[in-house]
Amino acid sequence: MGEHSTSSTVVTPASTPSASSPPAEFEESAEFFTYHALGNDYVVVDPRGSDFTPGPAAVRLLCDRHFGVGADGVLFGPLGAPEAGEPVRLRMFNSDGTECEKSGNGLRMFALHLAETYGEPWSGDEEFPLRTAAGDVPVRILDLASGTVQVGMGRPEFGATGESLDVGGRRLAVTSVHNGNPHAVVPLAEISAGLARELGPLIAGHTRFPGRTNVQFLAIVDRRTIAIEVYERGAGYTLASGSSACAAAAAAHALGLTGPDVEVRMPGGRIDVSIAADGSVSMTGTAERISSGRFSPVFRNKLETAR
Ligand SMILES: N[C@@H](CCC[C@H](N)C(=O)O)C(=O)O
Repeated sequence: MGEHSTSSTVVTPASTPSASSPPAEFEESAEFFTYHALGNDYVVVDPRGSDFTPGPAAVRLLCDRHFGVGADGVLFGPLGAPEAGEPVRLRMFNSDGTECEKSGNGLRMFALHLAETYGEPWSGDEEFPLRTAAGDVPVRILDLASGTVQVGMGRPEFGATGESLDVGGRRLAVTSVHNGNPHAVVPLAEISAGLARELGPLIAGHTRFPGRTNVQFLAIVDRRTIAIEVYERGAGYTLASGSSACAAAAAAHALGLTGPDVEVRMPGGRIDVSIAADGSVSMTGTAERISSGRFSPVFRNKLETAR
């Protein structure tokens, strides 16, 4: 799986994903779906079940854990014209309403959404592309029953390696990685959720990163295993992040701390990351549908008028 590439095995459906495959009755009337990938949760707003287009304020309301559905972000799709042979497009949003280029967990959840909602060809075991703001990303459902999906995350670009930053009274060595979205990887002897919550926002919003950044606190377990705690740009502390797992694995490998195949442990679960000889990264992990439903008329009106 190469960067922003599609391969000869890519499936692009000749017709609109059909509701004749496996959708259950309740799914046919669903306006939204909720998914999680290792505890990183998203609301899928599917325009084929709803004419609602989420703007930033509506995304914030949807993601609100007290006044909305509650999530780390929103996935909006399928968009585009798959019936005309184009890859399915999706837009991805953080819980603060900002749109992000790419979410690794989001891609696994969305691939599963296509397979579970529309069936073939999405539910088969062939690779297909998803079009994101960061380019086309190849995905493959390895096992539908367990929700196991492989994603080609491309060849990351490295910025400064081990750059010294003074943050929260500590001097940290930060390695910048871009794999569609920006990451700052901080290797440490010990990591914790508390540390990520405390230092994460200071690094994410540091003047060194004018466009803000996702932050990974990285501990090396052994040459085949790393652990990370994640503070996401636009979403805060999360239990897992796919693009973060890939960025941290790429940084650990580039720093000579691990081999090319690593298990990335996060509080929400594990992702397996492989780095090919040409530097391109692929990840494998699970995702799961939690629910599908309809907005109440009152809430729907709030979403439509959210400013
Ligand atoms: N949870 C995601 C990352 C989502 C995007 C990120 N917060 C950003 O703004 O770049 C993942 O699994 O990759």
